Amino acid sequence: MQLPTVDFAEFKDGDSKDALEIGQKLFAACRDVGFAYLVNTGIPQEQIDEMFNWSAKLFALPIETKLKASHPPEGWKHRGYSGVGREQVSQLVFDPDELRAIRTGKKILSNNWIPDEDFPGFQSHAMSFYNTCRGFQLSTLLPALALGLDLPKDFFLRYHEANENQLRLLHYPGAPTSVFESGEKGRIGAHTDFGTATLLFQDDCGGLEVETPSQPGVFMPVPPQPGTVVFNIGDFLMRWSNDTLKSTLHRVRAPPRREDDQSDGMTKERFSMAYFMGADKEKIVECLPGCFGPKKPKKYEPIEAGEYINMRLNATY
Ligand SMILES: O=C(O)CCC(=O)C(=O)O
Ligand SMILES: [Fe+2]
Repeated sequence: MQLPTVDFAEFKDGDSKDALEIGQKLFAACRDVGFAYLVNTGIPQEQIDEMFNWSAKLFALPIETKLKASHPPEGWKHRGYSGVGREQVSQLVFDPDELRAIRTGKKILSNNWIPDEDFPGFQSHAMSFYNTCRGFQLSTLLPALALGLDLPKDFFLRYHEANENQLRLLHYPGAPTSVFESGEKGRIGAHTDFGTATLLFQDDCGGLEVETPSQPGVFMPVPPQPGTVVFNIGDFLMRWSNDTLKSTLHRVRAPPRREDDQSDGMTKERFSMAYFMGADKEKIVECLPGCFGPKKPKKYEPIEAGEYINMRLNATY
């Protein structure tokens, strides 16, 4: 089985019959698999490639420099650099809190940036990539999802005004293949994402796997496909949709060995970048219209988005 592909080429301003069909296709993918390859998102490939280059430069910095942006110990302060699981993966997480601080008039939480003099240019490029992802989210993705659910195309926008999103840059170091085969090292264990939805950019390493909907416990490979962005639903949207849309388990393993393997028993490093979309903290969400009825009672109480996310963050980090 392969992930469905959703092509946004004809989505434009979201008012045509083509746009409605794209929305319906996205909806079907979210309902049946919870994951899709997106094509023609309008996110320029050069900008993606450039961000991967910045990410490679970031993780190649001396550890002392990276630790200038180190991740605070509290789970809810989900920002900055950290090595996880004895350096099986390291990451840098940030969000646009500078923008948010201006909007709300108070600074809630600060990003931990590596000082610009230690890594000139990174911050502005990272923010510009973040903003490109956000542009696609607001102009195309959320409207398409709304159309697919038979809702007005701006339905999700008023729940996603405050920039509660994060960009997570990930680096999985290379290592002898034997350490992966023996189980001594892994990459990322099976998990679901917990916000609204995620865009996942992966390099050409491979290793991403998604649980097959019809066969719990069986994972299918989601190999890198040039020109695509991987998309998935998070637990918050699953709950909001009364479990109509699926937040599917996924994980990263060492990629399968290829026939033409020239790697001398080494598994190469992997870079990926996840853009997590989150709803405005103070907004209360109730079961989406159309996702309940006499045969499908509401399973969940209304909840404030921030309360749900905090509960999840504190439980898992
Ligand atoms: O590295 C990957 O491709 C997976 C990352 C992921 O699933 C996550 O950050 O939630
Ligand atoms: Fe994930």
